[in-house]
Amino acid sequence: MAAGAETFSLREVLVAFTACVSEQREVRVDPYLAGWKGLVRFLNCLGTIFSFISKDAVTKIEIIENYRNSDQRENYLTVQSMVEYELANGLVDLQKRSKHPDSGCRTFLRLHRALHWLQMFLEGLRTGEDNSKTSVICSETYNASLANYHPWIIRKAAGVAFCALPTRNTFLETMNVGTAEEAVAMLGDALPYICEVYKITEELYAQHKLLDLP
Ligand SMILES: CCCCCCCC/C=C\CCCCCCCC(=O)N[C@@H](COP(=O)(O)O)[C@H](O)/C=C/CCCCCCCCCCCCC
Repeated sequence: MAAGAETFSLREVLVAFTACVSEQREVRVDPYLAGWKGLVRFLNCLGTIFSFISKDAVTKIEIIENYRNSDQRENYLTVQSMVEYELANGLVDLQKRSKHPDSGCRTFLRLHRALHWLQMFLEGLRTGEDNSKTSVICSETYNASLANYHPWIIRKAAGVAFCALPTRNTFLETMNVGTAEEAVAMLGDALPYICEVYKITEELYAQHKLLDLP
């Protein structure tokens, strides 16, 4: 495990995702990005072999953060307001990337797909046997989700990187919430919130036919 693992806290990441859904069932962008930033910190601790993954995640987080720091920041407060604003103003490339290659909607969609993987991966970790291999949980959940959107070369590189993952219990213990059992309990508490964020976003994107944005 590379230096910096001590700065990662599973609790902080999960708290961020639990704060995402508003009373009106809207998905708040800031805690969503905070959750991903915490995950990227964790990924960076796993070694340089994961750099190509964390760089892509950081690029996408920064694109959306830039919208949140622009004079249109209020329109990017929630995923719902972002979708409404960008669609109403023709800011989304619907068929092919051209005039708006980095719209908030297409960028958020990439993180949303990754959230589906995360949800499955954490569930796999939570329910796995003590001695199960994180690399296997990771590749099975990746192949069942995110891999469907990635070209061969990315799938291959991801598969190689997964082999560097530590065992399940070492992995759980590096989450800085106590024993592996305590980490499992925390995952059990937090997963319903992550699932809810995923479900609300999926429904919103489906409703606006945005699930295949180029
Ligand atoms: C609670 C702690 C335990 C879980 C720790 C998980 C840490 C994961 C942290 C970050 C995950 C990275 C999310 C990656 C977002 C990828 C978005 C994407 O699909 N990008 C591709 C498409 O983008 P465009 O070209 O259309 O702009 C892009 O091509 C991808 C490039 C990089 C490869 C992405 C591979 C993703 C593998 C899944 C993550 C594995 C992490 C394993 C560590 C446990």
